[in-house]
Amino acid sequence: MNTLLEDAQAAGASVGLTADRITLQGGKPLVGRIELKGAKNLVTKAMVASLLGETPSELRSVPEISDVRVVKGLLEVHGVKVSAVGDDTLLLDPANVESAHFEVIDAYAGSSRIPILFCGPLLHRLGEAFIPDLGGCRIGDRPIDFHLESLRRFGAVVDKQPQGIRLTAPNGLKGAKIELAYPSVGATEQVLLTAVRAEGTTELRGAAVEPEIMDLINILQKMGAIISVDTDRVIRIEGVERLEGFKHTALFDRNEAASWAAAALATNGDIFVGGARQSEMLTFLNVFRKVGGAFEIQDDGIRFYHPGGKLKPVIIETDVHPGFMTDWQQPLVVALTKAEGVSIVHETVYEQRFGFTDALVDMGAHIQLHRECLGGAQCRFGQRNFNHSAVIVGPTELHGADVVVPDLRGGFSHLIAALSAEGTSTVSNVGIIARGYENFIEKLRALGADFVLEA
Ligand SMILES: CC(=O)N[C@H]1[C@@H](OP(=O)(O)OP(=O)(O)OC[C@H]2O[C@@H](n3ccc(=O)[nH]c3=O)[C@H](O)[C@@H]2O)O[C@H](CO)[C@@H](O)[C@@H]1O
Ligand SMILES: C=C(OP(=O)(O)O)C(=O)O
Repeated sequence: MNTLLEDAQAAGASVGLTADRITLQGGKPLVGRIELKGAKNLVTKAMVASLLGETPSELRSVPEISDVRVVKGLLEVHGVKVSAVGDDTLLLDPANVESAHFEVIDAYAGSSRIPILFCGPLLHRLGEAFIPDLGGCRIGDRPIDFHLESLRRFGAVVDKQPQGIRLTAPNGLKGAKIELAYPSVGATEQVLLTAVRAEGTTELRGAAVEPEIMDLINILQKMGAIISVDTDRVIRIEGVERLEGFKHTALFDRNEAASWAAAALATNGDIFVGGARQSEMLTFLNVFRKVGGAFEIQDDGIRFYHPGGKLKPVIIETDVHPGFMTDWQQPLVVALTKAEGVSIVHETVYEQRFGFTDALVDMGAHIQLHRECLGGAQCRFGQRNFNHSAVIVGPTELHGADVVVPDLRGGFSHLIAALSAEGTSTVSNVGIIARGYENFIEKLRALGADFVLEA
Protein backbone atom coordinates (compact mmCIF):
# COMPACT_ATOMS: atom_id res chain seq x y z
CA MET A 1 0.00 0.00 0.00
CA ASN A 2 1.21 3.53 -0.78
CA THR A 3 2.21 5.91 1.97
CA LEU A 4 0.00 8.90 2.64
CA LEU A 5 2.65 11.15 1.07
CA GLU A 6 2.77 9.04 -2.11
CA ASP A 7 -1.03 9.16 -2.34
CA ALA A 8 -0.96 12.90 -1.84
CA GLN A 9 1.75 13.46 -4.44
CA ALA A 10 0.01 11.29 -7.01
CA ALA A 11 -3.35 12.98 -6.45
CA GLY A 12 -1.92 16.48 -6.65
CA ALA A 13 0.32 15.77 -9.63
CA SER A 14 -2.55 14.33 -11.66
CA VAL A 15 -4.29 17.71 -11.66
CA GLY A 16 -1.14 19.77 -12.11
CA LEU A 17 -0.44 20.57 -8.45
CA THR A 18 3.32 20.40 -8.11
CA ALA A 19 3.55 21.52 -4.49
CA ASP A 20 3.39 19.20 -1.49
CA ARG A 21 3.32 21.95 1.07
CA ILE A 22 1.72 25.32 1.56
CA THR A 23 2.94 27.96 3.96
CA LEU A 24 0.09 30.20 4.99
CA GLN A 25 -0.18 33.44 6.91
CA GLY A 26 -3.34 33.47 8.95
CA GLY A 27 -5.54 36.18 10.36
CA LYS A 28 -6.98 37.57 7.12
CA PRO A 29 -10.68 37.01 6.28
CA LEU A 30 -11.43 35.07 3.11
CA VAL A 31 -13.60 37.31 0.94
CA GLY A 32 -14.84 36.88 -2.62
CA ARG A 33 -16.61 34.50 -4.93
CA ILE A 34 -15.89 30.96 -6.05
CA GLU A 35 -17.80 28.66 -8.41
CA LEU A 36 -18.67 25.04 -7.79
CA LYS A 37 -18.80 22.27 -10.33
CA GLY A 38 -20.36 18.84 -10.10
CA ALA A 39 -20.05 16.77 -6.94
CA LYS A 40 -17.10 14.39 -6.60
CA ASN A 41 -19.53 11.92 -5.06
CA LEU A 42 -21.82 12.00 -8.10
CA VAL A 43 -19.56 12.69 -11.07
CA THR A 44 -17.38 9.64 -10.46
CA LYS A 45 -20.45 7.37 -10.24
CA ALA A 46 -22.03 8.94 -13.32
CA MET A 47 -18.86 8.15 -15.22
CA VAL A 48 -19.22 4.48 -14.20
CA ALA A 49 -22.90 4.52 -15.27
CA SER A 50 -21.77 5.36 -18.81
CA LEU A 51 -20.51 1.76 -19.05
CA LEU A 52 -24.12 0.58 -19.02
CA GLY A 53 -25.15 2.51 -22.14
CA GLU A 54 -25.13 1.17 -25.68
CA THR A 55 -24.42 4.70 -26.95
CA PRO A 56 -22.04 7.47 -25.75
CA SER A 57 -22.83 9.66 -22.75
CA GLU A 58 -22.17 13.34 -22.16
CA LEU A 59 -21.45 14.49 -18.62
CA ARG A 60 -21.32 18.21 -17.90
CA SER A 61 -19.92 20.20 -14.96
CA VAL A 62 -17.11 17.73 -14.35
CA PRO A 63 -14.55 19.12 -11.89
CA GLU A 64 -10.79 18.89 -12.46
CA ILE A 65 -10.08 16.70 -9.43
CA SER A 66 -7.86 13.68 -9.11
CA ASP A 67 -10.70 11.24 -8.34
CA VAL A 68 -12.15 12.06 -11.77
CA ARG A 69 -8.71 11.32 -13.27
CA VAL A 70 -8.67 7.94 -11.54
CA VAL A 71 -12.09 6.95 -12.89
CA LYS A 72 -11.20 8.20 -16.36
CA GLY A 73 -8.11 5.98 -16.28
CA LEU A 74 -10.11 2.99 -15.09
CA LEU A 75 -12.70 3.46 -17.82
CA GLU A 76 -9.94 3.74 -20.42
CA VAL A 77 -8.26 0.51 -19.36
CA HIS A 78 -11.65 -1.09 -19.94
CA GLY A 79 -11.80 0.28 -23.47
CA VAL A 80 -14.10 3.27 -22.88
CA LYS A 81 -13.09 6.29 -24.93
CA VAL A 82 -13.14 9.35 -22.70
CA SER A 83 -12.71 12.75 -24.33
CA ALA A 84 -12.98 16.26 -22.97
CA VAL A 85 -15.11 18.88 -24.70
CA GLY A 86 -14.58 22.45 -23.59
CA ASP A 87 -13.74 23.15 -19.96
CA ASP A 88 -15.85 20.71 -18.05
CA THR A 89 -17.69 18.24 -20.29
CA LEU A 90 -16.71 14.63 -20.81
CA LEU A 91 -17.83 12.39 -23.64
CA LEU A 92 -17.77 8.74 -22.63
CA ASP A 93 -18.00 6.21 -25.42
CA PRO A 94 -18.35 2.59 -24.26
CA ALA A 95 -18.46 1.06 -27.77
CA ASN A 96 -15.47 -1.23 -27.12
CA VAL A 97 -15.70 -2.32 -23.50
CA GLU A 98 -13.21 -5.04 -22.69
CA SER A 99 -11.71 -6.83 -19.68
CA ALA A 100 -8.57 -5.30 -18.27
CA HIS A 101 -5.63 -7.50 -17.40
CA PHE A 102 -4.52 -7.63 -13.81
CA GLU A 103 -1.12 -6.13 -14.67
CA VAL A 104 -2.86 -3.07 -16.12
CA ILE A 105 -5.52 -2.57 -13.53
CA ASP A 106 -3.14 -3.08 -10.62
CA ALA A 107 -1.94 0.49 -11.19
CA TYR A 108 -5.31 1.59 -9.78
CA ALA A 109 -5.04 -0.39 -6.54
CA GLY A 110 -5.57 1.89 -3.55
CA SER A 111 -6.56 4.81 -5.76
CA SER A 112 -10.18 5.46 -4.74
CA ARG A 113 -13.37 3.69 -3.68
CA ILE A 114 -14.95 3.87 -7.11
CA PRO A 115 -13.54 0.63 -8.63
CA ILE A 116 -16.02 -1.41 -6.56
CA LEU A 117 -18.85 0.21 -8.51
CA PHE A 118 -17.55 -1.26 -11.77
CA CYS A 119 -18.78 -4.73 -10.68
CA GLY A 120 -22.38 -4.66 -11.94
CA PRO A 121 -21.74 -2.81 -15.23
CA LEU A 122 -18.77 -5.04 -16.13
CA LEU A 123 -20.65 -8.22 -15.21
CA HIS A 124 -23.49 -7.15 -17.51
CA ARG A 125 -21.21 -6.25 -20.37
CA LEU A 126 -18.50 -8.88 -20.11
CA GLY A 127 -19.71 -11.54 -17.70
CA GLU A 128 -16.64 -10.92 -15.52
CA ALA A 129 -14.90 -8.20 -13.55
CA PHE A 130 -11.66 -7.79 -11.70
CA ILE A 131 -11.63 -5.13 -8.99
CA PRO A 132 -8.31 -3.93 -7.55
CA ASP A 133 -7.91 -3.05 -3.86
CA LEU A 134 -9.82 0.08 -2.94
CA GLY A 135 -8.46 3.39 -1.67
CA GLY A 136 -10.28 6.49 -0.48
CA CYS A 137 -9.89 8.35 2.79
CA ARG A 138 -8.52 6.41 5.74
CA ILE A 139 -11.34 7.26 8.10
CA GLY A 140 -12.41 3.82 9.29
CA ASP A 141 -12.35 0.17 8.27
CA ARG A 142 -14.65 0.79 5.29
CA PRO A 143 -15.64 -2.84 4.67
CA ILE A 144 -17.42 -3.82 1.43
CA ASP A 145 -19.48 -6.68 2.84
CA PHE A 146 -22.80 -5.06 1.79
CA HIS A 147 -21.51 -4.69 -1.76
CA LEU A 148 -20.37 -8.30 -2.07
CA GLU A 149 -23.45 -9.74 -0.39
CA SER A 150 -25.71 -7.72 -2.72
CA LEU A 151 -23.77 -8.89 -5.78
CA ARG A 152 -24.09 -12.51 -4.64
CA ARG A 153 -27.86 -12.01 -4.36
CA PHE A 154 -27.93 -10.93 -7.99
CA GLY A 155 -26.17 -14.20 -8.83
CA ALA A 156 -22.55 -13.08 -9.03
CA VAL A 157 -19.77 -15.40 -7.94
CA VAL A 158 -17.26 -13.52 -5.83
CA ASP A 159 -13.70 -14.79 -5.58
CA LYS A 160 -11.43 -12.83 -3.25
CA GLN A 161 -7.85 -13.02 -4.51
CA PRO A 162 -4.65 -11.59 -3.06
CA GLN A 163 -4.57 -8.70 -5.56
CA GLY A 164 -8.28 -7.90 -5.60
CA ILE A 165 -11.68 -9.44 -6.28
CA ARG A 166 -12.65 -11.50 -9.31
CA LEU A 167 -16.35 -11.69 -10.12
CA THR A 168 -18.22 -13.77 -12.64
CA ALA A 169 -21.90 -14.25 -13.44
CA PRO A 170 -22.20 -17.72 -14.99
CA ASN A 171 -26.01 -17.52 -15.13
CA GLY A 172 -26.40 -13.79 -15.69
CA LEU A 173 -27.66 -11.36 -13.07
CA LYS A 174 -31.23 -11.59 -11.75
CA GLY A 175 -33.25 -9.07 -9.74
CA ALA A 176 -33.17 -9.64 -5.98
CA LYS A 177 -34.63 -8.59 -2.65
CA ILE A 178 -31.90 -6.87 -0.68
CA GLU A 179 -31.93 -5.19 2.72
CA LEU A 180 -28.97 -3.13 3.87
CA ALA A 181 -28.15 -3.26 7.59
CA TYR A 182 -27.08 0.40 7.29
CA PRO A 183 -28.01 2.89 4.54
CA SER A 184 -24.61 2.78 2.84
CA VAL A 185 -24.15 5.24 -0.02
CA GLY A 186 -21.78 2.98 -1.93
CA ALA A 187 -23.81 -0.20 -1.48
CA THR A 188 -26.99 1.59 -2.62
CA GLU A 189 -25.15 2.74 -5.75
CA GLN A 190 -23.85 -0.79 -6.26
CA VAL A 191 -27.40 -2.15 -6.21
CA LEU A 192 -28.67 0.55 -8.58
CA LEU A 193 -25.86 0.06 -11.11
CA THR A 194 -26.40 -3.71 -11.05
CA ALA A 195 -30.21 -3.90 -10.89
CA VAL A 196 -30.97 -1.63 -13.84
CA ARG A 197 -29.87 -4.31 -16.30
CA ALA A 198 -30.61 -7.41 -14.20
CA GLU A 199 -33.45 -9.67 -15.26
CA GLY A 200 -36.61 -8.97 -13.23
CA THR A 201 -37.31 -6.67 -10.32
CA THR A 202 -35.04 -5.64 -7.47
CA GLU A 203 -36.32 -4.33 -4.17
CA LEU A 204 -33.75 -2.55 -2.02
CA ARG A 205 -34.70 -1.85 1.60
CA GLY A 206 -32.66 0.36 3.92
CA ALA A 207 -31.32 2.35 0.97
CA ALA A 208 -29.30 5.54 1.28
CA VAL A 209 -31.14 8.52 -0.22
CA GLU A 210 -28.40 11.16 -0.46
CA PRO A 211 -28.97 13.83 -3.15
CA GLU A 212 -26.04 12.34 -5.09
CA ILE A 213 -27.90 9.01 -5.19
CA MET A 214 -31.05 10.76 -6.41
CA ASP A 215 -29.00 12.39 -9.17
CA LEU A 216 -27.54 9.01 -10.13
CA ILE A 217 -31.14 7.75 -10.35
CA ASN A 218 -31.93 10.74 -12.60
CA ILE A 219 -29.09 9.69 -14.87
CA LEU A 220 -30.14 6.04 -14.95
CA GLN A 221 -33.71 7.04 -15.75
CA LYS A 222 -32.43 9.17 -18.63
CA MET A 223 -30.66 6.04 -19.87
CA GLY A 224 -33.92 4.08 -19.88
CA ALA A 225 -34.01 2.53 -16.39
CA ILE A 226 -37.23 2.11 -14.41
CA ILE A 227 -36.63 3.07 -10.77
CA SER A 228 -39.07 4.18 -8.07
CA VAL A 229 -38.15 5.58 -4.67
CA ASP A 230 -40.52 5.26 -1.70
CA THR A 231 -40.45 7.54 1.32
CA ASP A 232 -39.26 4.75 3.61
CA ARG A 233 -35.82 4.02 2.11
CA VAL A 234 -37.22 1.45 -0.33
CA ILE A 235 -36.03 1.61 -3.92
CA ARG A 236 -37.56 -0.63 -6.62
CA ILE A 237 -35.82 -1.23 -9.91
CA GLU A 238 -37.37 -3.05 -12.89
CA GLY A 239 -34.51 -4.40 -14.97
CA VAL A 240 -34.47 -3.52 -18.68
CA GLU A 241 -32.64 -5.16 -21.58
CA ARG A 242 -31.02 -2.09 -23.02
CA LEU A 243 -29.86 1.29 -21.77
CA GLU A 244 -28.75 4.25 -23.88
CA GLY A 245 -26.15 6.89 -23.11
CA PHE A 246 -27.18 9.96 -21.13
CA LYS A 247 -26.71 13.72 -21.27
CA HIS A 248 -26.53 15.21 -17.84
CA THR A 249 -25.28 18.20 -15.86
CA ALA A 250 -23.98 16.91 -12.54
CA LEU A 251 -25.45 18.01 -9.21
CA PHE A 252 -23.30 20.67 -7.49
CA ASP A 253 -20.79 19.64 -4.85
CA ARG A 254 -22.53 20.31 -1.55
CA ASN A 255 -19.50 19.09 0.41
CA GLU A 256 -17.33 21.70 -1.22
CA ALA A 257 -20.04 24.31 -0.61
CA ALA A 258 -20.16 23.44 3.11
CA SER A 259 -16.35 23.58 3.27
CA TRP A 260 -16.16 27.13 1.89
CA ALA A 261 -19.04 28.14 4.15
CA ALA A 262 -17.06 26.91 7.16
CA ALA A 263 -14.01 28.75 5.81
CA ALA A 264 -15.98 32.01 5.69
CA LEU A 265 -17.13 31.53 9.26
CA ALA A 266 -13.76 30.51 10.70
CA THR A 267 -11.84 33.35 9.03
CA ASN A 268 -14.43 36.03 9.76
CA GLY A 269 -14.97 36.20 6.03
CA ASP A 270 -17.64 36.47 3.36
CA ILE A 271 -17.74 33.96 0.47
CA PHE A 272 -20.29 33.70 -2.33
CA VAL A 273 -20.41 30.06 -3.38
CA GLY A 274 -21.70 30.05 -6.95
CA GLY A 275 -23.75 27.00 -7.87
CA ALA A 276 -24.71 26.07 -4.28
CA ARG A 277 -28.39 25.34 -3.74
CA GLN A 278 -30.52 25.45 -0.65
CA SER A 279 -32.56 22.27 -0.97
CA GLU A 280 -29.62 19.86 -0.79
CA MET A 281 -28.08 21.81 2.10
CA LEU A 282 -31.05 22.39 4.44
CA THR A 283 -29.48 20.54 7.35
CA PHE A 284 -26.13 22.24 6.95
CA LEU A 285 -27.75 25.67 6.71
CA ASN A 286 -29.66 25.11 9.96
CA VAL A 287 -26.47 24.25 11.82
CA PHE A 288 -24.56 27.10 10.19
CA ARG A 289 -27.21 29.53 11.43
CA LYS A 290 -27.25 28.03 14.94
CA VAL A 291 -23.48 28.49 15.18
CA GLY A 292 -23.95 32.18 14.34
CA GLY A 293 -23.14 32.16 10.64
CA ALA A 294 -25.28 34.07 8.16
CA PHE A 295 -26.27 33.20 4.61
CA GLU A 296 -28.19 34.69 1.71
CA ILE A 297 -29.73 32.34 -0.79
CA GLN A 298 -29.69 33.64 -4.34
CA ASP A 299 -30.67 32.09 -7.65
CA ASP A 300 -27.09 31.41 -8.67
CA GLY A 301 -25.56 30.44 -5.35
CA ILE A 302 -25.36 31.09 -1.62
CA ARG A 303 -23.45 33.83 0.18
CA PHE A 304 -21.98 32.58 3.47
CA TYR A 305 -20.57 35.11 5.93
CA HIS A 306 -19.65 35.89 9.50
CA PRO A 307 -22.15 38.60 10.51
CA GLY A 308 -20.05 39.78 13.46
CA GLY A 309 -20.64 38.95 17.09
CA LYS A 310 -19.81 35.76 18.90
CA LEU A 311 -20.14 32.29 17.46
CA LYS A 312 -22.26 29.86 19.48
CA PRO A 313 -21.52 26.25 20.42
CA VAL A 314 -23.64 23.39 19.04
CA ILE A 315 -24.23 19.72 19.62
CA ILE A 316 -24.32 17.80 16.37
CA GLU A 317 -24.40 14.22 15.34
CA THR A 318 -23.32 13.18 11.88
CA ASP A 319 -25.77 10.93 10.07
CA VAL A 320 -26.94 9.64 6.72
CA HIS A 321 -29.12 11.97 4.63
CA PRO A 322 -31.15 13.94 5.59
CA GLY A 323 -28.93 14.19 8.65
CA PHE A 324 -25.80 16.29 9.11
CA MET A 325 -23.30 14.75 6.72
CA THR A 326 -20.09 13.25 8.04
CA ASP A 327 -18.12 15.05 5.31
CA TRP A 328 -19.23 18.40 6.74
CA GLN A 329 -18.00 17.93 10.27
CA GLN A 330 -14.24 18.44 9.78
CA PRO A 331 -14.46 21.94 8.25
CA LEU A 332 -17.14 22.99 10.73
CA VAL A 333 -15.07 21.87 13.74
CA VAL A 334 -12.55 24.62 12.89
CA ALA A 335 -15.29 27.24 13.23
CA LEU A 336 -16.43 25.59 16.47
CA THR A 337 -13.01 26.22 18.04
CA LYS A 338 -13.99 29.91 17.76
CA ALA A 339 -17.45 29.47 19.33
CA GLU A 340 -17.97 30.58 22.92
CA GLY A 341 -18.71 27.46 24.97
CA VAL A 342 -18.70 23.70 24.65
CA SER A 343 -19.60 22.04 21.34
CA ILE A 344 -19.99 18.31 20.84
CA VAL A 345 -19.64 16.48 17.55
CA HIS A 346 -20.74 12.84 17.63
CA GLU A 347 -19.50 10.99 14.52
CA THR A 348 -21.84 8.08 13.81
CA VAL A 349 -20.87 7.22 10.23
CA TYR A 350 -17.11 6.49 10.42
CA GLU A 351 -15.00 5.16 13.28
CA GLN A 352 -11.91 7.27 12.67
CA ARG A 353 -12.88 10.64 11.37
CA PHE A 354 -11.28 12.78 14.07
CA GLY A 355 -7.63 12.24 13.09
CA PHE A 356 -7.52 15.80 11.79
CA THR A 357 -8.14 17.25 15.27
CA ASP A 358 -4.55 16.50 16.40
CA ALA A 359 -3.37 19.30 14.15
CA LEU A 360 -5.99 21.69 15.52
CA VAL A 361 -4.81 20.86 19.04
CA ASP A 362 -1.25 21.66 17.92
CA MET A 363 -2.61 25.03 16.85
CA GLY A 364 -4.01 25.64 20.31
CA ALA A 365 -7.56 24.27 20.04
CA HIS A 366 -9.12 22.64 23.10
CA ILE A 367 -10.51 19.39 21.72
CA GLN A 368 -10.97 16.16 23.64
CA LEU A 369 -11.88 12.92 21.93
CA HIS A 370 -14.08 10.29 23.59
CA ARG A 371 -15.01 6.68 22.97
CA GLU A 372 -18.58 7.11 24.19
CA CYS A 373 -21.61 8.46 22.34
CA LEU A 374 -21.74 12.04 23.64
CA GLY A 375 -24.41 14.61 22.95
CA GLY A 376 -27.51 12.57 23.68
CA ALA A 377 -28.16 9.90 21.09
CA GLN A 378 -26.64 6.42 21.14
CA CYS A 379 -25.17 5.22 17.87
CA ARG A 380 -24.32 1.79 16.43
CA PHE A 381 -20.72 2.24 17.61
CA GLY A 382 -21.74 2.51 21.29
CA GLN A 383 -18.66 2.52 23.52
CA ARG A 384 -15.75 1.15 21.50
CA ASN A 385 -12.01 1.31 21.47
CA PHE A 386 -12.04 4.21 19.04
CA ASN A 387 -12.97 7.86 19.50
CA HIS A 388 -16.22 8.85 17.89
CA SER A 389 -17.15 11.93 19.89
CA ALA A 390 -15.29 15.23 20.08
CA VAL A 391 -15.74 17.92 22.72
CA ILE A 392 -14.57 21.34 21.56
CA VAL A 393 -14.18 24.09 24.11
CA GLY A 394 -13.93 27.62 22.77
CA PRO A 395 -13.30 30.30 21.97
CA THR A 396 -9.66 29.75 21.07
CA GLU A 397 -7.30 31.98 19.16
CA LEU A 398 -5.49 29.41 17.02
CA HIS A 399 -1.81 29.92 16.38
CA GLY A 400 0.30 28.74 13.43
CA ALA A 401 1.80 25.23 13.38
CA ASP A 402 3.27 22.68 10.98
CA VAL A 403 0.61 20.10 10.20
CA VAL A 404 0.18 17.10 7.90
CA VAL A 405 -3.03 16.45 5.97
CA PRO A 406 -4.48 13.04 6.96
CA ASP A 407 -7.49 12.87 4.58
CA LEU A 408 -9.56 14.94 2.16
CA ARG A 409 -11.95 16.88 4.41
CA GLY A 410 -9.44 16.91 7.26
CA GLY A 411 -6.99 18.52 4.85
CA PHE A 412 -9.39 21.28 3.92
CA SER A 413 -10.05 21.91 7.61
CA HIS A 414 -6.29 22.30 8.14
CA LEU A 415 -6.18 24.99 5.47
CA ILE A 416 -9.04 26.85 7.12
CA ALA A 417 -7.46 26.50 10.54
CA ALA A 418 -4.15 27.86 9.24
CA LEU A 419 -5.90 30.81 7.59
CA SER A 420 -7.83 31.61 10.75
CA ALA A 421 -4.75 31.30 13.02
CA GLU A 422 -2.35 33.97 14.18
CA GLY A 423 1.03 33.62 12.48
CA THR A 424 2.51 31.19 9.99
CA SER A 425 1.51 27.55 9.38
CA THR A 426 2.86 24.93 7.03
CA VAL A 427 0.39 22.36 5.73
CA SER A 428 2.00 19.26 4.12
CA ASN A 429 0.51 16.51 1.91
CA VAL A 430 -1.84 19.03 0.31
CA GLY A 431 -2.14 16.86 -2.81
CA ILE A 432 -4.82 14.83 -1.00
CA ILE A 433 -7.05 17.89 -1.10
CA ALA A 434 -6.95 17.75 -4.91
CA ARG A 435 -8.93 14.48 -4.69
CA GLY A 436 -12.09 16.47 -4.13
CA TYR A 437 -11.53 20.25 -4.30
CA GLU A 438 -11.10 21.63 -7.80
CA ASN A 439 -8.50 24.39 -8.18
CA PHE A 440 -8.40 25.00 -4.45
CA ILE A 441 -5.12 26.90 -4.75
CA GLU A 442 -6.60 29.33 -7.31
CA LYS A 443 -9.76 29.67 -5.24
CA LEU A 444 -7.78 30.49 -2.10
CA ARG A 445 -5.87 33.09 -4.07
CA ALA A 446 -9.09 34.60 -5.42
CA LEU A 447 -10.40 34.88 -1.86
CA GLY A 448 -7.34 36.82 -0.76
CA ALA A 449 -5.51 34.09 1.16
CA ASP A 450 -1.86 34.81 1.90
CA PHE A 451 0.31 31.76 1.10
CA VAL A 452 3.23 30.33 -0.82
CA LEU A 453 3.54 26.89 -2.38
CA GLU A 454 6.56 24.69 -1.78
CA ALA A 455 7.56 21.68 -3.86
C1 LIG B 1 -17.03 8.40 -3.02
C2 LIG B 1 -18.18 8.68 -2.10
O1 LIG B 1 -19.33 8.82 -2.51
N1 LIG B 1 -17.88 8.79 -0.82
C3 LIG B 1 -18.89 9.12 0.16
C4 LIG B 1 -19.65 7.86 0.52
O2 LIG B 1 -18.70 6.91 0.96
P1 LIG B 1 -19.08 5.38 1.03
O3 LIG B 1 -20.05 5.06 -0.06
O4 LIG B 1 -17.79 4.63 1.11
O5 LIG B 1 -19.78 5.32 2.42
P2 LIG B 1 -20.91 4.33 2.93
O6 LIG B 1 -22.18 5.12 3.02
O7 LIG B 1 -20.91 3.09 2.12
O8 LIG B 1 -20.39 4.00 4.38
C5 LIG B 1 -21.11 4.37 5.53
C6 LIG B 1 -20.86 3.39 6.64
O9 LIG B 1 -21.27 2.08 6.23
C7 LIG B 1 -20.23 1.15 6.44
N2 LIG B 1 -20.27 0.11 5.41
C8 LIG B 1 -20.35 0.47 4.10
C9 LIG B 1 -20.37 -0.48 3.11
C10 LIG B 1 -20.30 -1.84 3.47
O10 LIG B 1 -20.29 -2.76 2.63
N3 LIG B 1 -20.22 -2.17 4.79
C11 LIG B 1 -20.21 -1.22 5.77
O11 LIG B 1 -20.16 -1.54 6.95
C12 LIG B 1 -18.95 2.00 6.34
O12 LIG B 1 -17.85 1.38 6.98
C13 LIG B 1 -19.37 3.27 7.03
O13 LIG B 1 -19.26 3.11 8.43
O14 LIG B 1 -20.57 8.15 1.52
C14 LIG B 1 -19.98 8.61 2.72
C15 LIG B 1 -21.09 8.78 3.73
O15 LIG B 1 -21.96 9.79 3.36
C16 LIG B 1 -19.23 9.89 2.48
O16 LIG B 1 -18.50 10.23 3.64
C17 LIG B 1 -18.23 9.73 1.38
O17 LIG B 1 -17.75 11.00 1.02
C1 LIG C 1 -14.56 10.28 2.46
C2 LIG C 1 -14.63 10.89 1.30
O1 LIG C 1 -14.42 10.35 0.09
P1 LIG C 1 -14.04 8.84 -0.31
O2 LIG C 1 -15.25 8.03 0.02
O3 LIG C 1 -13.80 8.97 -1.75
O4 LIG C 1 -12.84 8.45 0.48
C3 LIG C 1 -15.01 12.32 1.20
O5 LIG C 1 -15.41 12.74 0.09
O6 LIG C 1 -14.88 13.04 2.20
